[in-house]
Amino acid sequence: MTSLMVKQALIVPNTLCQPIRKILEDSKLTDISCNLKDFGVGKIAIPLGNGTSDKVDSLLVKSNMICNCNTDSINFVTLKTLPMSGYQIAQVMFKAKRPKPKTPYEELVLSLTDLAHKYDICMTEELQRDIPHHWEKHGDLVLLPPNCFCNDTWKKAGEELWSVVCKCLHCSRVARKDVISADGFRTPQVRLLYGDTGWVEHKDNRIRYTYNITKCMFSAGNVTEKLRIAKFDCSNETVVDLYAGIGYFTLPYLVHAKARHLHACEWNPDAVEALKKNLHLNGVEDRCTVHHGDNRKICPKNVADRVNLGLIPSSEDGWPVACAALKTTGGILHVHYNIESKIKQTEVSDTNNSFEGRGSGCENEIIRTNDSVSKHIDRMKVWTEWAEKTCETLHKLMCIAHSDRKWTISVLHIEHVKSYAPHVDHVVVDFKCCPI
Ligand SMILES: C[S@+](CC[C@H](N)C(=O)[O-])C[C@H]1O[C@@H](n2cnc3c(N)ncnc32)[C@H](O)[C@@H]1O
Repeated sequence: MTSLMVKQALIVPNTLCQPIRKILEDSKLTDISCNLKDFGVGKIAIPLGNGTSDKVDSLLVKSNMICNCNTDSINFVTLKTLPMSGYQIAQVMFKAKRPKPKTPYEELVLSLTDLAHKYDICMTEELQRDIPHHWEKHGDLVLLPPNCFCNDTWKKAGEELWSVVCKCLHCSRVARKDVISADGFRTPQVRLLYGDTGWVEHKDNRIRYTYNITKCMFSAGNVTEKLRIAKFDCSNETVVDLYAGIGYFTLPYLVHAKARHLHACEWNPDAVEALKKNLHLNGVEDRCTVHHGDNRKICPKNVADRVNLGLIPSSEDGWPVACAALKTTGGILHVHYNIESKIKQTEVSDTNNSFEGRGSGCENEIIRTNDSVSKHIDRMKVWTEWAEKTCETLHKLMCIAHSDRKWTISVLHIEHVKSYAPHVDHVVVDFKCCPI
């Protein structure tokens, strides 16, 4: 809301306004909370600080700014004429300057307060709480958190609400998040509030990803794992991605790790649509076969040197499928899992949490290679125990899937991706499956 206030002002001809204002401002004699007022007849009012008129008078004389203008035709209350310089001091109604917002949130609050004023909406505390403090930017689309702009009062402003939001947040589309649904597709439940399409594009480590934000999720938290994959050399390998989604891991395997061929399994039709677009956008579709359906039914067998199982909280349903997908010469399984540890997460940091392991059969010895790991030993012990136990399970599954051979399963590496929740870590364990 713009407030009005009555102030003492110096009346000057507009040809001299800028030099006089500069002289007064340099000596801190103006009131900077108000804008200048233009009377539209060649005269401008410069707001003055309280009790400054004597200083203004002597400063103007010192600066050779003597008045020779006439202000008779202007309708304001003249208080006095300055005795030495001859300028008039008058009482003028000024618009207070809008405070300069320091953050995008402040900008949003100020602009919405103006909007509320325009539509006769009372900006109550409740309404202020409905304004989001944070949001995600996806190109020209802003994704708001849940529970904002839910108050029906905003409806009075109609579509103008969203144009104000777009102007403040420098975007042209607005969507709002809800919780990720527990359905197998991990549907994000995002609602488009303003704009005509939910398709967005991300660039990540020189890979382009496009997807419909209202239908698929983008796992920004998996970035460490995507970077790790990008460093693999898979140029002589066939890879299976059991939970391909829009291609979070499929694309780094193809673009950076240069997989010779990749089989991507995905059952969500919206994710498959985005995956196909992404393969095309990155020019790798000729090295990828997309298998649309439940991986337990459609995943090819006996083809892979490496299988990626990127599903959390657990990819356990896919372990028998992954074992069957490996060639009879064996290979590597990258198993994602949310491991719960009973120790307090606040006592540990999340950096450099990867370490190498070695094992034979199901008796694995884990060797720590990173000094910082010693600080996190309790949590890592839990991950190691889980990995060792899983070796036994995978051993059984490999013996079922490839019954003509005997197998050893060992832990090659444990990678901490992120803390998922208090006491829960998303880790990736690399298991090597070798025929004896
Ligand atoms: C890629 S997202 C997970 C990405 C990331 N690892 C995360 O957890 O945030 C998992 C994908 O697997 C798909 N999916 C889950 N179970 C599946 C199954 N049995 N067969 C095929 N796709 C499946 C989901 O539709 C989803 O797109």
